[in-house]
Order: sequence, then C-alpha cells, then structure tokens
Amino acid sequence: MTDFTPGQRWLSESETELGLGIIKELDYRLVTVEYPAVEEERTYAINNAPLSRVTFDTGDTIRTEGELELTVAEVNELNGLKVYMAHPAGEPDNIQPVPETLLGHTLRLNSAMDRLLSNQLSSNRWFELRVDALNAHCVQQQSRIKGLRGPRIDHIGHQLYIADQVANRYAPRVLLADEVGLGKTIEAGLILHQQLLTGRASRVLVVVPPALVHQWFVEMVRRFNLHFSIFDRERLDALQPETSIKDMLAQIIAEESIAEEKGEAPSNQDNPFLTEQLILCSTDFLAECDIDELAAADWDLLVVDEAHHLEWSEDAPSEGYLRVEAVARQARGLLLLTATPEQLGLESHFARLRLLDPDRYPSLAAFREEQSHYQEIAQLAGDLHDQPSWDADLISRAQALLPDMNIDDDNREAVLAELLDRSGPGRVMFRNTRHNIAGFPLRTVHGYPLPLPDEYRYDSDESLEGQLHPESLYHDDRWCALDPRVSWLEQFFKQHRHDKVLVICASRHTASDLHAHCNYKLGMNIAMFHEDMDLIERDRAAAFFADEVDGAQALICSEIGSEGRNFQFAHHLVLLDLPLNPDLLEQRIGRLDRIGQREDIQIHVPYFEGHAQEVLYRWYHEGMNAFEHTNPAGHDIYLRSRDALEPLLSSDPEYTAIDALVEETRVITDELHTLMETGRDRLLELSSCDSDKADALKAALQEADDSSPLPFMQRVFDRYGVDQEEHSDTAVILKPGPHMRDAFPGLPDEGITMTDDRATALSRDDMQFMTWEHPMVTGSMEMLLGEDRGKAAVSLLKNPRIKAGTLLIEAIYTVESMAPRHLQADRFLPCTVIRHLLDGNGKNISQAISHDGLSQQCHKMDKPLSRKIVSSQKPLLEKLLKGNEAAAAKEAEAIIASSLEAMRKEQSHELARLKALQAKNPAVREEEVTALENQTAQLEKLLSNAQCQLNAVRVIVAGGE
Ligand SMILES: Nc1ncnc2c1ncn2[C@@H]1O[C@H](COP(=O)(O)OP(=O)(O)OP(=O)(O)O)[C@@H](O)[C@H]1O
Repeated sequence: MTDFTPGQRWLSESETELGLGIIKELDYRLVTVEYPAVEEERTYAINNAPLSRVTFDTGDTIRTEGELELTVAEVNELNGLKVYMAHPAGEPDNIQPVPETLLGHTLRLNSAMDRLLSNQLSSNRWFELRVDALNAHCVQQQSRIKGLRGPRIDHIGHQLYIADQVANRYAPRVLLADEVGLGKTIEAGLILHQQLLTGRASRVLVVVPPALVHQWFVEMVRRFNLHFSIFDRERLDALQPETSIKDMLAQIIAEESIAEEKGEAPSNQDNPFLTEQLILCSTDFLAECDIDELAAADWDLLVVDEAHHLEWSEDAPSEGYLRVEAVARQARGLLLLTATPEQLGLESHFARLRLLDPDRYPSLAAFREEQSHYQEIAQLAGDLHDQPSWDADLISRAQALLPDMNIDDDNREAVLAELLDRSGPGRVMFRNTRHNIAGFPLRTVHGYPLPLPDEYRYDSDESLEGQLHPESLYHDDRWCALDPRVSWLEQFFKQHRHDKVLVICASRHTASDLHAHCNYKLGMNIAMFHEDMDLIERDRAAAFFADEVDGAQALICSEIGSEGRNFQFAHHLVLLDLPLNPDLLEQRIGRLDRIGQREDIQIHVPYFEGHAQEVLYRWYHEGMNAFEHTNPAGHDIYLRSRDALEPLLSSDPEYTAIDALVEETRVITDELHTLMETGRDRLLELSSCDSDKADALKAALQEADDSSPLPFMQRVFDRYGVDQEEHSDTAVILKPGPHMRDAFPGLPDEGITMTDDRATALSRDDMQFMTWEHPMVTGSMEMLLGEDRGKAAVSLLKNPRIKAGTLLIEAIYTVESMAPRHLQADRFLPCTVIRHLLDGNGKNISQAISHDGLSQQCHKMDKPLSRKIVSSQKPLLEKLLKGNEAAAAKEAEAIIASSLEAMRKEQSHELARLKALQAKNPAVREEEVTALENQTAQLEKLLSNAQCQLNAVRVIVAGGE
C-alpha cells in the first residue's frame, strides 16, 4: 500500500489539470487530496488512488507559492515531508529552505518529453489517436455551438437562439416564457446540457408539478442524456441513517454547539441532497421537505417549471413562492419556465423577475413605472432594429435613454442590446410567440349549444362554481344520465372513432364520473388522468392514450392534464367546460397546439344555451378570439371585463347583456393587443429571437452534424477492444469484446446500438445518438487523454523524396489555464493545440507538412529499433525539444494575450452594466461591484499564468520508399 503523509504533494494521473495536490486527510481506507489551484478536493480509495508522488532532485527548478523560481541544491526529509534547500538562479549562496507544502499549486509537467527521453514509448497508432483526440477536444472546447449539438432534437431557430444566448452566461438567471408548447422544456434542457458539459454547472435541482415529474425525467434522458435522480419522501427516508431519537438529539446538540463555538452554520455533511448531482422533485415534495437543508445543498442551477404558480403579493407572498425563493437566493443560476407569466397578475410576475435579478427589479412601483415607458423604448428599439441609418435623431433619442453610454456609429447592436437590457425585459425574460414563428397549424373552434336540463336550473345565489359546473353539485354520477353534454360526447366519440380525442374538464369528480360512465355503461375503452391517481397510474394512462395501435381513443382529464403534457399526437380537443382564467384556457389548448402537431386543431365546446357556459364561450370566442388565436393579454382583459362578466355567470343572463359584454371585451382586446404589440411584446420579440443569428446557428449545427465522430470512435473501439457490428447504413451495434480489459465509458454489458444520423435518432428512441457530445464519446476522450499511452512515439517515414535517416520531431503542445471551475476561465481561454514540426536543425516546418499528411506516410517502427534511435539521439532530441520551448511559449503568449483581451472586454462591459444599474437602483450593493472586480483580478492572474505544455511527441525517422 502507498504511504501518504498529510502535507505531501501528489499529482492526479487522470486529471493533471487539477494541478499539484496536497494530502489533506487520511484514514485507513481513504485519502483526501486538496487541489488549491482549482479550489477542488478529491477523495480516493487508498489502495488504488490514481496519484503520483511529486518530488524534486538536486538541480531541478521549483516554483514557490509566491511564484519564485529556485534551483534545488539539496533535498532533506522531515517526518515524511520533503524540505528543499534551494536558491535563485545564479545566486548559489542565497540558499532558502522550501518545505514541500509551500510549493506552488500549478505544476509545469513535461511528461511527454520525459517519457520520450526515458524510452517509455507507445506505438505510432496510439500517438496518432492521442493527437486526434486532443485536436477534437480542442475543437469541441472552442466550438461556438458547444452543448447544442449533442441533444436529440430538431434544430428549431428560436430555441437555439435562446439556448445560445443563455447557456454561455455565467450562472444564468432567466425566465423562459415562450407561448405554450413552443419548447421551453427543450430550451431548459439545452441550457442545462451546455452548462453541465462545459463544467459551468454540476449541481442542478429541477422542481416541477407532480404530474410532470416522469415526463421531465424521460425527456432529460432521452433527449439530453441527463440522468436525474427523483427525490420524494420515500427516497429521503431511505437516505436517513437509522438512528435512535436519543442519538439524533445528541448529534444535533453536539453539531450545534461546535458550530456555535466556531460561529458557523450547522454542518452540511449529512445533507441528503448532496448525495446526487442532478435532482428532480415535485412541487409537493418542495412544499414538505426541509427547505433550509435543500437550499444549503450548493446548487449551481435551480429550474422551476410552470412557475406561474408562484403567487406573490406585497402583503401575502404564497408559501410556494417563499420556498422557491429560499432555494433561489442561494442557487447561483435560476431558470423559471412559464407560458403564462401573468396568469396570477402583474405582482406575481414582478416577484418572479425580482427572484431572477433583484438589482434590475428593485420594487413593484418602479416596475409599473418602467412598464409605462415600454412603448417609447420599443419605438426606439424597433427603429434601431429596422432602420439602416443611424441618423442624428436616432442618436439623440438613444443618448437620452442611455445617458452614460458612448454612442457612435460602430455600436448600434450594443446600444440595442443595452436598451433592451436596462430598460426593457431584455436579458431576464425570453418570450417567443406564434406570431413571430411561422408554420403552426390553424385552430378552429366548434361550439355546440345544448339545452340546459331543468335539474341544472339553480337559483341565482348559487356559487359561481356551481353555476359554471352544474354537475359538481351532485355527489355521485347520476348527472351523467341527464346531462346532454354526456350524450353529445358519446355521439362525438362514435363519429370520430379513428381519431384520438383529449377531453378536459375542471374537476376530478367530473372526469372520473364521465370515465366510469363511458367505460362501464357504454363499454368504451377510455383513459383517465386526474390528481387523485398516483404518478405511475397517471403516466400509464397517458401512455395508454398515446399508444397508436392498442391505445385508448380518448383521455379524459381534469385540469392537471392541461399543464405541460405532450398530447400533440391528437388534434381533437373537447372542452367539457371552460375555465374562468384565459391563461388556463391557453394552457388547455396548448396540450395539442405544440411543436410536433401536424394537423389543424379542432376545438369542440359543448355548452348550455342561455347559461353561464354560453356567456363564457362567447366571451372567449367573440370577445377575445381566444380559441383560434393565442391571447397574450388574457389576464388583463379578464381584469378589465370582470365586473361586466361575473354578474352574467349567474343564472338566466340577458342576451342583450351578453352582446354588450362581448362588444366591450372586443374593444378592450383590440386596445390591449395594440398596446402590447407596440410595447412589451415588441421589446420581447426583439430580444427573444434574432432570425439571422438563429439561421447561422442552424447552419453551424448542420455542418457539425456532417462531421460525425464515428470514424474517430471506430479507431478508439479498435484500440480498446470494443466489438462493432453493422446495424444498417446509419447505425452500428457495439458490444464489449473478449479482449476488453476495463469497462468502456457508456458501454453496457449487453451492448448498445448507436446512430450518428439525427433523423434516425429522432425516430428511433431505442438507439443512442452519437455526437461529439455523447457521454460515450466525451468519456472515451477523457480516458484516452488521461492515459500515458500515445504521449511519446517513434515512427518510420516512408517517402521516397525524403532522404533516409532524416530525423523530424512532431511536438504537440497545449495551452490551458488552471483555474477554479467557478471562474470559467475556459470562456476566454479554451484548450488550444500548437503543433510544431522540427527538422534536424530545430526549424519549425509545420506549415509545410500537415499532421494528417504526415500521418499517412508514418508507419510503425518496431520497439527495439525505436529504443535504439532514442538512446543514440537522446542529446539531440533533448536539445531540439528544449530549444523549441521558447518558440512554443511565444506562440502561446499571443493566444493568452488575446484571451486576456476578450476577458477584459467582457468583464468591463459587465462592470459598466452593474454600475449603470447601481446609479439607477441603490439596491445594487457595493460588494457586488467589488466581487466582479475581484473576479476580474483573479482571471487576469490565472490567464496570465496559463501554461504551454508538451502534450505528445513523435520522433520520425525517414526510411526511404
Ligand atoms: N426542437 C425540438 N425537437 C423535437 N421535439 C421538440 C422540439 N421542441 C419541442 N419539441 C416537442 O414539442 C413538445 C413541446 O415542447 P415543450 O414541452 O418543451 O414545450 P413547453 O413550451 O415546455 O410546453 P408547455 O408550455 O406546455 O409547458 C414536446 O413534445 C417536445 O418534445
């Protein structure tokens, strides 16, 4: 077993990018290593920790924490720790003791050169595979469309645009508010995928209504390869260690008293939410769990779906809102999803925006005030967007709204972005509408007036609920026998025998009575979906409805079926009653009117004549045209027509009064639509999608699809012993081969079928979609690059035009910064490859001969001969490689300088924005400005210290023909 001593310096063999580790803790089984350069820790099993001890010998150069470079003159050891006696170059008398604990945390490794010179050689093929993996890794890291190419989705412009805008942000906080069914879940998935793939996030909590837990879980695995753990009460109980109450109390008291002594919050180490990185839970679970514990679980991103339920008012914020707020305050990033952000009114909408960006939205009064200027801003933003010229009038209007900004000819785009950000809903909210996306199916409504049965003639003092849903006053299903909607539905099912029909009604009692009636009395086979069923029953019902061959013709669901679910395979929607809330109506229609719907949508509304139901039907249809078109102003229309509407919902409304209501509603609708189209919605349209950029993204993704990883992976499979079998033109079957020594990333024992063709992947859920972002591909690249194989090789060059015996060196350097993940330094400096090809005089001739061209002529050289060549040429090889270090470093300097420039530009822009907000809003604290400045200083230091390392080297000896 290896002997570890706290304080010793070790290097992770598989993750050298962590820098020089320091042994922090040990027990009989585990060793914990701290990596100060990246502020991370790892714990390994002692008996197979992938660690190498780092020590230095006399004559070596060491670097101290304070970046002092010293030459080792003598090495001493004290209690298992090295103490280096070292001096600055050229000052041999100035000896200073340097305990190894004080060594710098980054390490300039030259393992490729060391391996070459010590004759630890790999074959030519391993070298080529390593270089190809390295190049591919760098291309992926530098790609503009990183994170967008792997998901199994169609390329839809507005989604890609939003994902691209948001995913590249540091700890994004946004409201995804596209209209119903336009793909908010997909946008959130794209953002998560990108953030996780780049390491910007690693801990994610997703909270969704109970009815959507399973759908989210499946969608995340199927489309994004993201495996969430579902947390519920049972899982939490199972995670709690069995402790007696006495032990538990003793433990709590002990922890609290220690924490109190140290003035700290209680320890997080038993927090059950830290046991998984990706957690999915329902809003019900959120309502009952220990919210402090959940909030303390160090989330990089919190995602809340159907966020319109977070109700808030200045005096009485809802419990649900407060709980989300508790987690959102501590989580670094936050994504809120809702198609109907104003469903519960402006206050709640404001409160959600404030959760996202408290600096930008300090008070409700200021928000109201800001909204009143939207038209003026939208006018200017629209002119900036539409007009080619940048005339004096436009400049002076822009200057008036952005007084602190330097406005000139070159920064038109920046001015528009700044305007949308500071004065419009800009950076925080995205909303795409059917109005700005072409290609959606038509919606047609069919009203069916039916006679009101005498049994439903209630007094006018009956509750609104009773008037709207007369069947709800029955305690059993007798109403089914007398309600003409039921016999109408029966006929409807018969006439549409071959169509799928979704039936939505408000209450679970109505749904289950109707279901029982259709199934047991009429002998039909219909599915049901309501809140009293457990999650598994509901998902089974939805799957039964979706089944094209043996499935149910219809699904009858209560209001919970109107949110989030995907039923676009049906195009007939029956609304057995109508909700009072226009946004809820939009949610209902949205089950069918969503991406993937291929037919025009038929909405069927049976209603009672001369009854509240007719009032609602006409109010929606004739007053605001809400069935056939999405209605962005629904909530406001409701607020303004409520006083005229509600009295008519009691019994026997006058027709003249209904006509008047309809007319009044039409006027209000026109007015509000015009206001929105020229104000808020125009601003949102400008900030939510830029079609040129979306088209460019689609084109880039198409190009990326054309460069499949399959040829590279086939070489990897060969090297690691994975069996490959052709499945079809576009797919391959992979299985562990008999000679495979270790597990291969992402390859199950029973094998897997993969396709690199997007269309096949979209139609075949049983296949994995192989892209450069698939976990099998990223995992095998990580495995390959973490190995020593391929770092040093010797090969034989067969080219008749090159004299036999000619020696070349192909040196592959990488430039990378070593920085804590939270700084995301790779935004500015992604891993970059520098290739030099040296001739025998040390001249770099890489421009003349490419790596691929050279590789075609490079062949295997047998091991004994390779070793002989290295041994005999060692001084020359060392001289050439050491001599070239300065040239490589110079090239790296230019790369580092441009990364520094990009970083300074971006950080100063952020700082200017924050200061501008601060001027407008005293809630922007000085500490935030200081934090940003500190972050910039840290990035400045870390990027300046980025290293250029020899990552792989090949000696090439020409051998004639
Ligand atoms: N890019 C895409 N490729 C393939 N399918 C997609 C894509 N975008 C959306 N879909 C499908 O369209 C449907 C609607 O998408 P999604 O559920 O993300 O919409 P939403 O805006 O979240 O809906 P809601 O407003 O109802 O919550 C889903 O079935 C989804 O799988």
